[in-house]
Amino acid sequence: MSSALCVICGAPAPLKCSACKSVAYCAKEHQKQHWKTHKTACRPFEVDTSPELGRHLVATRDVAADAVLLTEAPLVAGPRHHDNPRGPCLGCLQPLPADVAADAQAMCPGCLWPACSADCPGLRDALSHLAECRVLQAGRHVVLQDDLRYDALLPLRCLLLQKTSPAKWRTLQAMDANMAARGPGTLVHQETQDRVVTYLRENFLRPLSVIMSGSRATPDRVEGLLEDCSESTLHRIVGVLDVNALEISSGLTDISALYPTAYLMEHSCVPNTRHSFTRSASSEEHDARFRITLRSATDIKKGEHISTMYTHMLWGTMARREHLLAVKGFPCRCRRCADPRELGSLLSALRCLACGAGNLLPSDPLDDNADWRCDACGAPLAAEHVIQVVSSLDEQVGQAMEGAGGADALEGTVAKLEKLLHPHHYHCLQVKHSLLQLYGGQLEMSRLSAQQLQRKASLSREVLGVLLQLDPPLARLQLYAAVCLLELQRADLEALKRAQGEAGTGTAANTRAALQDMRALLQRATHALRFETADEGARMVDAIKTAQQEMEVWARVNKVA
Ligand SMILES: C[S@@+](CC[C@H](N)C(=O)[O-])C[C@H]1O[C@@H](n2cnc3c(N)ncnc32)[C@H](O)[C@@H]1O
Repeated sequence: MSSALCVICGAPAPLKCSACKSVAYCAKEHQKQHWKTHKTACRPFEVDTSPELGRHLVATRDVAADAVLLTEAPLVAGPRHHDNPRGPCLGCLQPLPADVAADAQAMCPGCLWPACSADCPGLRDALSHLAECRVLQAGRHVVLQDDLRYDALLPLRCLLLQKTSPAKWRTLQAMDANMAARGPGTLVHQETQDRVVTYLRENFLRPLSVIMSGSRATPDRVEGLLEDCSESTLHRIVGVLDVNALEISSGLTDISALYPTAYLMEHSCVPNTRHSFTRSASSEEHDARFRITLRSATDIKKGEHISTMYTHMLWGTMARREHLLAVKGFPCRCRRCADPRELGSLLSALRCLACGAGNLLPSDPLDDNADWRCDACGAPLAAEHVIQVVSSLDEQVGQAMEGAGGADALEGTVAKLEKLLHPHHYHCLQVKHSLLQLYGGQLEMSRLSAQQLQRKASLSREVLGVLLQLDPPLARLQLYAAVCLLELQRADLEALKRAQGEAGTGTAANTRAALQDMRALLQRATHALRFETADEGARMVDAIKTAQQEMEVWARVNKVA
């Protein structure tokens, strides 16, 4: 018999909410009575466990696309895992103003770390900066030495949950850290030791411990503040962050955060959810900052797993699986990883140099050592050789993208890549996505040759087509897709203007139809960004509005509206 108690009267409760299974009732009447309050908390999923996935989320009812599955505040948020010499402000986690000279930089009056302003309300927030400020004050020399390691601050904030919120600390401790792969002797252990553990313990925790307990001082605990700051606890915290933290791109700084429920989502390279975050600047209230809203990206049937993507959707299968194994500790076996053609996109395909006609694809994408084979002539190529080719081209792509060679140089890179790779290989797509913006961007639209204009349009269509194969609901690639849609509209409008300028070309009906097609492109771009809250998304929405206005003005002036 169930030992649950009725949430209304406390009597033994044989009934459970069938949707979330998280509340119990003695009888139907009490369930009905509770629905008014429960309906906002009732989530359409439950936590299940399996040997392969550990804990994961399963839908408890059918959910239509775009439904809100969950919204919650982070347990903890802070600067992301890399050195960031310019901030963010430790109060609000917003970028520091870029136009302020280093010696005029505002700072936190307590610890002297840079801040957007000495009055930033977040600096006085007990749940974020205030506790850490006390620790940072014990090591003011790091400010004098300009040794500000922002990437050690999120682990410190996690450590301080012991004091600031024991309940959150318990939730964090229940998270997986993949410690089996992070033991002494591993590279990640050494890096964590230098980057976080020694930095925090020697600069801050040891001096603070001396202040608090004098001769009995040890950096393993700080009297009255932190029970456990041992090396092993700090290593585990960094492991928890690597495995579970979500990345938030917020303006110019990148932030990571841990969420109490969202972290339970499993990974899939074809995820069925999307998420967005409240913009940090929009609220001073701690709980409203960086709230996550998780939505269904597709219809989800009762019993289906709820998934997100832990890695980059525009990486090929080998690169995604390598990253997932190294950082998250599992070999992905999702339907995209198992498909040699990656959902028809051919994102990892090489050209077959033996027959010159086919594509080289992995014979078993779930086995890193399996040969690759041509889909036309069957010729094999060792996986090792594929890795060599792809990583040497990776370097060339990096150099080409950083170089200032402009469109001609990038066209040269594409031509070289396409000798060895399928035109939709992710290296080619990356360069093409830049190129389609260079035409009509750095290279002014009105100066493009007819051929360049056509190239802009065809690149936009080509890249968009692959994005939609990989991510039909645009759950992750919405910004990339919106760029393609916008640039296609801009190219089409320029072509239309040129055709109008040439006497006798095109009828009014054709022009109207072309304008309708362009409106549809911009509508699709706007729709793709409907849940975007990041600054990049907002800038893109503005660019789409500007393009829309320009088009409508042109249509009115030319009397074809
Ligand atoms: C963010 S946690 C998710 C919650 C975790 N399952 C737990 O019980 O704490 C990520 C970990 O879940 C497991 N996991 C997630 N997605 C997986 C997948 N597609 N295949 C295998 N393991 C997966 C891996 O152990 C991974 O390191």
